[in-house]
Order: sequence, then C-alpha cells, then structure tokens
Amino acid sequence: MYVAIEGIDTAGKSTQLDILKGKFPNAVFTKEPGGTKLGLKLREMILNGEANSSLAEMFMFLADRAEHTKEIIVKNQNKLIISDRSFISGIAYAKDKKIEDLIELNRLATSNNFPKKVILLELTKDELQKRLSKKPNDSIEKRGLDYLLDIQARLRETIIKLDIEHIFIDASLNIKDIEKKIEDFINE
Ligand SMILES: Nc1ncnc2c1ncn2[C@@H]1O[C@H](COP(=O)(O)OP(=O)(O)O)[C@@H](O)[C@H]1O
Ligand SMILES: Cc1cn([C@H]2C[C@H](O)[C@@H](COP(=O)(O)OP(=O)(O)O)O2)c(=O)[nH]c1=O
Repeated sequence: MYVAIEGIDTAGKSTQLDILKGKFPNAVFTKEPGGTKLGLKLREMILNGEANSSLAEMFMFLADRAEHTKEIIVKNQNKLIISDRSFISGIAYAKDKKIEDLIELNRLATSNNFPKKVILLELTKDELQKRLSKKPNDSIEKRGLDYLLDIQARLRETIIKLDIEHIFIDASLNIKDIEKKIEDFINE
C-alpha cells in the first residue's frame, strides 16, 4: 500500500517520518523530489532555483515523479510504501495552473499510480511563522507566509477533489498525538 504524507514546508513531515521508520521497519520510506538517483540531481537544481520558468520547474517535478514511480512505487507495490510528499504537492504548488490540467499531467507521469491513503499536516499562520523563522529557508520557502498558506489550502482542495482516502491533522498538536493518529490511519 502506497501512503503519502503531505503538508507545507515545516508542517512536521520529516519529524513524523523519523518516528514511523521505527514503527514500520519493513516499510519502504521515500520522498519527492529526490527519491531516486536522477531525482536527487533534479531536486538540487529545483531547490537552488535554477529554473526561471515556473513551467520548467513543474516539468522538473514531473520528471522526478515519473522516475520515482518506475523505480520506487511500481517496484515495491506489494510492500507498505510511505512517501514524504507526492503528486498532490505537485498540483498544489503549481498554483497558477488549473487543477484539472495538472491531474491529467500527473496521471501521465505516474501511469495512474496515485497514493491509496494521504495524510495532510496543517499549520496555523502563527505556528508556520514561528517554524520558518527558526531555519534557513530554500528558494520556495522564501516565497513567504501567505504563499505557503495558499498552497496549504490547495493541498486540502486537491485531496478532496480527488476523493482519495485521507486524514487532515492539526500540525500544532504534540508530536506523539500526531504520530498516534497517523499510525492508526495507516493500520485502519
Ligand atoms: N508537532 C510539533 N510541534 C512542535 N514542533 C514541531 C512539531 N513537529 C515538528 N516540529 C518542528 O518543526 C520544524 C519543522 O519540522 P519538519 O519535520 O522538519 O517539517 P517538514 O519535514 O514538514 O518540513 C522542526 O524544527 C521540528 O522540530
Ligand atoms: C513534490 C513537489 C514539491 N514541491 C516543493 C515543496 C517544497 O517547497 C519543495 C521540496 O522541498 P522539501 O525539502 O522536500 O520539503 P520540506 O521543506 O517540506 O521538507 O518543493 C513543489 O513545488 N512541487 C512538487 O511537485
């Protein structure tokens, strides 16, 4: 079963994934962008802000996703796969494009291998501000608070539109409570 953890930057995805690695030792843990050899190169180019065109940037994410689908998702389809982000980020972050068009592009990139379950960690504006101020920001995070809150709303909208099995979690709860909700949802 393929499960994705979604949320804007600093929502707590890595923190939860580190705990889940202990709870699900036989699962395959992966990430987008950068879950494959090619993906690591694409990730570096993307996060360094090398693309001037937002369309070029979107296609770099799609290239990463196509490789990730073939190398990780399809090859491990009989195992539990837990991924830090998925095509849902791809749709939400490409916010100047229509969701319907993006769904079609992502169907092509993934050959329809979408996650079976999605976890969305959601932050309040105050909590996001606090967390961003504590770390050096990459080129996407530098776009600011309102940009990221807008993306967070699009993550939610995309999940609802796609009718994927999901759980929305308040990311400012304590780490243990969030972990329990995620574990129960995966085991359901
Ligand atoms: N539930 C939580 N409550 C308070 N702080 C948290 C919580 N989860 C994560 N953090 C902190 O927030 C920051 C971002 O978390 P991280 O897991 O790196 O997020 P992401 O992988 O989504 O960018 C880290 O400093 C982390 O320690
Ligand atoms: C998967 C994906 C990520 N992104 C963005 C979200 C993040 O800002 C960045 C990936 O960075 P990453 O460091 O993996 O995320 P985080 O900071 O949450 O740990 O790329 C897109 O714009 N489009 C996509 O398709």
